[in-house]
Amino acid sequence: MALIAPSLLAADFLHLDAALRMVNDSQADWLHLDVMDGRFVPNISFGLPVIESLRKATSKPFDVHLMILEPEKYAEAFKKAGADILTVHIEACPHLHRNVQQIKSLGMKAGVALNPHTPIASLDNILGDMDLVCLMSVNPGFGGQSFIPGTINKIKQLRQMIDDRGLQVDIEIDGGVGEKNAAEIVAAGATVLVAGSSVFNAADPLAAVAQLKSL
Ligand SMILES: O=C(CO)[C@@H](O)[C@H](O)COP(=O)(O)O
Repeated sequence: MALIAPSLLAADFLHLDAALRMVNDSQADWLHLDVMDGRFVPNISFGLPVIESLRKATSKPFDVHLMILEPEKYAEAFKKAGADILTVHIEACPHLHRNVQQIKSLGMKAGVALNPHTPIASLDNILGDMDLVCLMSVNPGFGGQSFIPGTINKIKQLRQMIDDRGLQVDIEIDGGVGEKNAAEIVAAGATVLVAGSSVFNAADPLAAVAQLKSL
């Protein structure tokens, strides 16, 4: 059974309190929070003050996905704002090992995200140091995009690499995930499903989370 992390990016920002109530009432395991800087990705979302406020309204673990350059400048601030898992992009981190160590030394779980074009082999020398790999199944920056089918093969490759080394690293899939493809994604080896539009745009978001959870 995979962990389910609704992505707040797809919520109605005028009613974040209602979105948080839904997440609290649901079977969601984590809340996924997408932070964008308009530099690493061509969009700007929300940042530290919003996350700090959200922290007061839920005890669900915060899975913070930094789509930003120079994430090391902000890691401590995200810890203070309430992040439990902090994920940085491999493409934004020339000193990735240092980034991962920093996140762990601050008491958070460390995640590394890969854009769709980035090969699994790029994790070869660092896989054992991280808690989570986030495979982007869309090009990052926007919600509501279609799942890139080639991601399934990447999940299988990563699952093999993790199992061959006897590691406990979560495989999180982010982008275009919903009831139509979730079973295939989990069967390929994913352990965490990020779901934005398929949850928040559903007629019944609680049922949408429950369905993903039931896989
Ligand atoms: O990181 C991102 C987008 O950059 C994702 O977390 C999306 O927010 C997922 O949204 P859906 O594709 O599920 O609508």
